Amino acid sequence: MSLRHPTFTPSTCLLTPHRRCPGLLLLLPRHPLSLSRPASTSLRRHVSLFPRASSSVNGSVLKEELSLDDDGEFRNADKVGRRRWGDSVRSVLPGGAWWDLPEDVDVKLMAKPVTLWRALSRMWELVARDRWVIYSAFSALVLAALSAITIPHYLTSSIFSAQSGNVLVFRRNVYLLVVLCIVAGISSGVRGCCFGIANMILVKRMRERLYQSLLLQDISFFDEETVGDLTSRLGADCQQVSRVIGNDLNLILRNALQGTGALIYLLTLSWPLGLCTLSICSTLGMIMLIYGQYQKKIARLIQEYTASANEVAQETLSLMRTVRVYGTESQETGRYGKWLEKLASISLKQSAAYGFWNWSFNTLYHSTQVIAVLIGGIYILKGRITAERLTKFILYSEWLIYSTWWVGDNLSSLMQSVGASEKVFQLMDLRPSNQFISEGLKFPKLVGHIKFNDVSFYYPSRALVPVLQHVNLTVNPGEVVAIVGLSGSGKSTIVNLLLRLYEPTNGQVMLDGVPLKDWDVIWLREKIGFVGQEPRLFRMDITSNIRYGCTRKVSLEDVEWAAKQAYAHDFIVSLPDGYKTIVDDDLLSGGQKQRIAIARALLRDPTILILDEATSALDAESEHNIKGVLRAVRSDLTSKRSIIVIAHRLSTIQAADRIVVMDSGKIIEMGSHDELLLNNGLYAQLTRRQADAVA
Ligand SMILES: Nc1ncnc2c1ncn2[C@@H]1O[C@H](COP(=O)(O)OP(=O)(O)OP(=O)(O)O)[C@@H](O)[C@H]1O
Repeated sequence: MSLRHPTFTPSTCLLTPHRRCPGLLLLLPRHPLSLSRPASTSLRRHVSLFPRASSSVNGSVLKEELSLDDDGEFRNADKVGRRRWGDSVRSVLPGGAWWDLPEDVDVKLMAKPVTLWRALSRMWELVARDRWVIYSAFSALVLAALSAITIPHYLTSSIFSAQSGNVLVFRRNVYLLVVLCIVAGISSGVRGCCFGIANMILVKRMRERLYQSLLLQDISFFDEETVGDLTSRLGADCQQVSRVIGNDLNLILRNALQGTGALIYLLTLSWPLGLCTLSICSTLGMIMLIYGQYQKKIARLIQEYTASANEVAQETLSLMRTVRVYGTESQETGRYGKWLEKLASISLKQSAAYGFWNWSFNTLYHSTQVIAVLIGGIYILKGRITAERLTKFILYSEWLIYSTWWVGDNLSSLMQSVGASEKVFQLMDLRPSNQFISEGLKFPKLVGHIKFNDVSFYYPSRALVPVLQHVNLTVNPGEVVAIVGLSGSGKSTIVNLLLRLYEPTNGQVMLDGVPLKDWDVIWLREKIGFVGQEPRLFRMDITSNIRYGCTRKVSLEDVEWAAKQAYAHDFIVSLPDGYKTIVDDDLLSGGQKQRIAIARALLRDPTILILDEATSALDAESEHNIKGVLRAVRSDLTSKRSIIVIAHRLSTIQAADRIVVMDSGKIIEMGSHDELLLNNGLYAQLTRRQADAVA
């Protein structure tokens, strides 16, 4: 929108806050009808971006500004303009509206704030096992700080002893100076190294604990959290927190020690001068506390915005084919850019706050020098202090103020890290799923008798939508039961409950007469072979993919046997490296991935086999695979398996012992293929529809 557009007149325009930058006012057209009013040439002078005063939000200023006299000129334009500038200057001063941070950010799950002390004690828990590193680091820190703080004293003394011609004292001072420099150098090195190690330990443990905690959450947790957000916690946030020990604490403690040493020395040199410096440092300290709190809030926002940006990037990159086909690259760039803009705006405030902090420091730093020279000079003139003492004083007051600055600077960084740690600790503290806490039953053998007893269910993320309603179903050992029905009727949900990925809301799922939740879940899942609708492969070789999750000892021959049963052997041996070929989700066709997944399921020698057939274009191939597998499994007389097949191609499951027909979360028909055809219900309808489609 050009601001010089001829239709923008006082009567046709309205000043309104800029959408992304509330500190600015934009001139926008009023009601469309008003565009027909005569244009005022005088307005063009006023058409500009005005910084918005916080007091003008309620519109009072707007009304005043837009009241026109008979000639169409603004009556109060100058006055209002001045007030605007005054208000905008006030808004950017410390405490002004510009510094306000968004409270109603549209980011999920903002963590509860943790105190500095709490964050530090949580970090200590993580590194306590290797406390020797921390102790060594702190010992080296104390030694380095003490030796460094003593150096200016001997430096000054050496110069003044040389000036007074006292060779013995000069020699002793120089000798001590050399020793102190060596000690300070070595202990600084040891300190840096030990803090670095402690840092590494902290990040490693934090990532381990966080990862472990995430992996042990209920599946419903992953329905609500996004991968991009969680990986951001593991990556960027843990890295930010890692600065705490190696950088922030290290520098804060070193400078606090050196500052305290310098202050004591200053007070012994001249207490009035020492108190002056101390008051300046206290002012700096107060500013530092406010600045630190502000930085902590900013860090939390940056962390949330970064996670949200990651979420968008992760989603877009993983759906790149869809994005390319639908040509939504610029739309996706915009979606990502929205978060980058928020990040930029918050970083701008962060940098401005840093600027203010630096400005305060420099002003106060130079004030100490001026005060020291002024008062010290008067003292020298009065003969109450020597030039050597004043020189030492100036050197140590510099130390003190610099140390205060370093403490403040690192305290703000520490606060940022604490801000970043909140969500990390919150996720780390999540209780593992009950399935992993409780000890369940393990029998030497599972028979495979499955019973759904009046089971109703809704997904926790959609608590108001019933997905299964009063489902009663039995699968006998060695029986093949097929589940069919329209898309969304709840077929896969039945399997999800059998795998104990979710717990039924009502009713019970029983296995061999024992409620599913009483079994040891890991042991139970070992007995189930599952092939999902869209099998995913890990980036590893084919053998490892087939062996994935198999706890029994299997040889390469077993892997080949499973691959042959799953009709995968022929295509595997035709690959350049055969079973050693590295594959991942993108390197094989859908049907090939499905066959590898079937081999993976069969290799476990499962008592219960679940095949969830894909609904996509794989159908013809998928049908062929599943029919073949069913034939092979049934003719395998050595083991008796209960099999549940979810099929969309009804021809796949004609040979099943029983077919269960589902509609809107309920079982509406059950029987053999012929019985159901005679019944002339939904199954017969679906079969006819598919036959027509093929014809
Ligand atoms: N994780 C989930 N969170 C919330 N709702 C879900 C979830 N998974 C599935 N649903 C909903 O539950 C209902 C049943 O889904 P389900 O996957 O069991 O159907 P289906 O019969 O297997 O469908 P299809 O044949 O298309 O695979 C659907 O309305 C679906 O939107």
